[in-house]
Amino acid sequence: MRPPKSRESRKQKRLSEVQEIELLESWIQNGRPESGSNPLSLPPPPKDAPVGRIDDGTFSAYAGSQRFDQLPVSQKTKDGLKEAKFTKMTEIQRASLPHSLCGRDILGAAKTGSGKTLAFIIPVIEKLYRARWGPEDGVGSIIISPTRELAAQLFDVLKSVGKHHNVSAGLLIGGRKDIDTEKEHVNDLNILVCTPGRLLQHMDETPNFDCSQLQVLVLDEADRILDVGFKKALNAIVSQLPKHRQTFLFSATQTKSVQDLARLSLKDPEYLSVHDESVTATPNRLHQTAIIVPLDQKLDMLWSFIKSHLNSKILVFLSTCKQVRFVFEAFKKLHPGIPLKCLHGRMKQERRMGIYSQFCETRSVLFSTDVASRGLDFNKAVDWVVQVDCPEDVAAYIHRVGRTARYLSGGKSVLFLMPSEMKMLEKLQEKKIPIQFIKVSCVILANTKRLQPVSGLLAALLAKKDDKKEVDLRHLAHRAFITYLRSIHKHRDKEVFDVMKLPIEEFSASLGLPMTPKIRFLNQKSKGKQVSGESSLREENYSKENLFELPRECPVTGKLEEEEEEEEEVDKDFLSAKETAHGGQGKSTEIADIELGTRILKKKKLKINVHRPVGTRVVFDDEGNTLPPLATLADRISGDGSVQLDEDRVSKRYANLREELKEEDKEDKLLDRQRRKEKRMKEKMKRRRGRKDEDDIEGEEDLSGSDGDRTNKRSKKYFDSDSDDAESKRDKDNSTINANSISLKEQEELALKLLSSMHS
Ligand SMILES: Nc1ncnc2c1ncn2[C@@H]1O[C@H](COP(=O)(O)OP(=O)(O)OP(=O)(O)O)[C@@H](O)[C@H]1O
Repeated sequence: MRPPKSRESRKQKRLSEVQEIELLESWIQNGRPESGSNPLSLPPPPKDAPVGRIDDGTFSAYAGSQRFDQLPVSQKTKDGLKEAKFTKMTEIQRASLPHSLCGRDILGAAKTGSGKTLAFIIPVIEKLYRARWGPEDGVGSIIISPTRELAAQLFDVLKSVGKHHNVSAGLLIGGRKDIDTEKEHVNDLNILVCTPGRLLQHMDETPNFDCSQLQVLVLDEADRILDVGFKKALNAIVSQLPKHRQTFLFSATQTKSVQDLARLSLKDPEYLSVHDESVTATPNRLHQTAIIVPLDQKLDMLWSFIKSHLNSKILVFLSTCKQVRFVFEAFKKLHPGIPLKCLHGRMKQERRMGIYSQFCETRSVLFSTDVASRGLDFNKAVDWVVQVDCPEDVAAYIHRVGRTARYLSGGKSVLFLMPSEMKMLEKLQEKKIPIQFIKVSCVILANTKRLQPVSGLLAALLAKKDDKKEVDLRHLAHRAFITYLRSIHKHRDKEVFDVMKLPIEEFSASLGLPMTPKIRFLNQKSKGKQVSGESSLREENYSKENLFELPRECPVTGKLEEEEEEEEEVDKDFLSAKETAHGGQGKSTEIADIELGTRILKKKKLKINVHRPVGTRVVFDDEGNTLPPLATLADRISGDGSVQLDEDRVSKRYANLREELKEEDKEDKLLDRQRRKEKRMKEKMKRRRGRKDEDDIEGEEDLSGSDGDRTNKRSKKYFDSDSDDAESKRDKDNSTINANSISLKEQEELALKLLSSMHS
């Protein structure tokens, strides 16, 4: 917005703005649609009917209108929309805008690519405009997106539609280096477009960050943000926002959970699901197919597909970032004849944005994790969405295929299903997804008409001597192999995802690996089950000692393998949430080790806590195995597991621990007394001042909060943070120590019990 030239013109502008706002307010109040009604069912106004205030002093109806210029929105917004070539509204816009403009909360659901973004961007801009919000008023609106790329895209739409307005807006997403600069400016921004993590970071770290005047909160991809993966962050965010605000939730797969809505304090939201009656849950112009592809033929099929669609723009979904990297690097070396790109959450943000923009502009193949599955609107239409790995559920499928066939354009998708995943096809069909099951045909392999095996070429690539400067393909293949199997293993939906049904050796060979990598994972339940195919999975008994082996370092990255695995988990922006929700990674999962040679220790398990009480150190025996803490009390542990205790050592240890506890107890009491004293003092001061100062109250809350933390930390001190098992055992251990009166014999029995349980 250009600054006005003179004081007079500024005044003039202000006056006309005030008049416009008054008119808009009256128009909106006058034509409010009935709460609970769907404006789509209203007849459209006659073509040449007057818009706005009519001569007789009434206003034109805006519920039911079909064009943006028939809505009670400011001229600046209308200009922005016109310049961006938005004239006719889509169904979700027609249904929701009349409600949202008059201040109601919205739960909006519509198919992918149907224009939900404008359905919330317009009322956000208008609300602040009508409130005459200016830079000095602080944060007036927050738009939250689950991914950085989507946030950036929403920000672009906001900039283009709101370009004539005088509000300030900022994009706050992770992975950017300029957080300090951001902190300096964030308090001057009126509209924040952000990811949950970055917003929370500002809430926690930016001095005077203030959202107390927030007018509108928007959750795009709401079901995803309300998912368990973002639960903590979102709760923390919402707790810092005023309850009196307008809230919009939009998604193609909307939540209807009352709990979710309660979390956000929605007030009688308008539920506008415009495609509920539609025969299909996906865009009508989307042609969807599924084919059976055994695991070991997926890359052959993908390669053949790419080779026969060299003039298309193709988006390929794989489960993990290591797969994405491997397939991208390997195929790149094989020069398919079309530019290849990859996108995943482990990439640096700048590169991620670069790749995203490049893919918008050029015909190419983009290999991606689910980080690109939601909301992204790749500028020039994507021709094909290829799901090499099965989506985790129906919603994930809908969002993935929704990257093509957007707005009025058409698109095609193909889903590779392994024979063991056929149940997914039923699930999709049950949810109104018109997916056609086909045999590999000319539809998929248009020109070549036959599969071009690629595993031989990959094997040759992997066999090449490592060049230090080049990517270590063998290592990538190895990681791709393991992370894929683990992702299958972690799925709760065993009807579809069953790792025990996979041809492991063939899969390994298909990646070009000379030998089946040795992995460790899996579920005790699977013990004794036959893995289909000539699997080399050798199940070993779960033994505690395995957990204490040193991690192996990756020759390429120099990172511990387990470190890389942990990073991999971080990468899965999308999967992790649901996995956790389904108990995939939870403590309850019965994870044992199938161990195939490379025995890797979870890095966490090796962390040495220097504050650990005496006697709880991890002790290594002569062979480098570690012993559980109580074993240090034993004289000897014989091969059959029977233990002989050194009585002196046992009683000395318990005496020490008793002493320590007493000391800690004294400290606790002292601190508690001190805290109460401080509290009393504060209350006294407050009474004296004769008023309750809010800051004081906060201070007290802080005080008690930090006290709670202190207690937590203190109690943690007793536990071995390395493992939950160890934690609960040590917990028992401590409770035993507290019982001062037990005899040496009892102590001995207890110690023996603990030892044998640790070794079993
Ligand atoms: N009224 C309109 N007129 C013309 N084009 C529009 C209109 N509304 C939206 N579009 C275009 O339609 C495309 C999809 O819009 P948008 O990204 O908002 O879809 P969406 O419903 O949010 O999809 P998703 O569920 O995948 O997030 C965009 O390219 C956008 O510019």
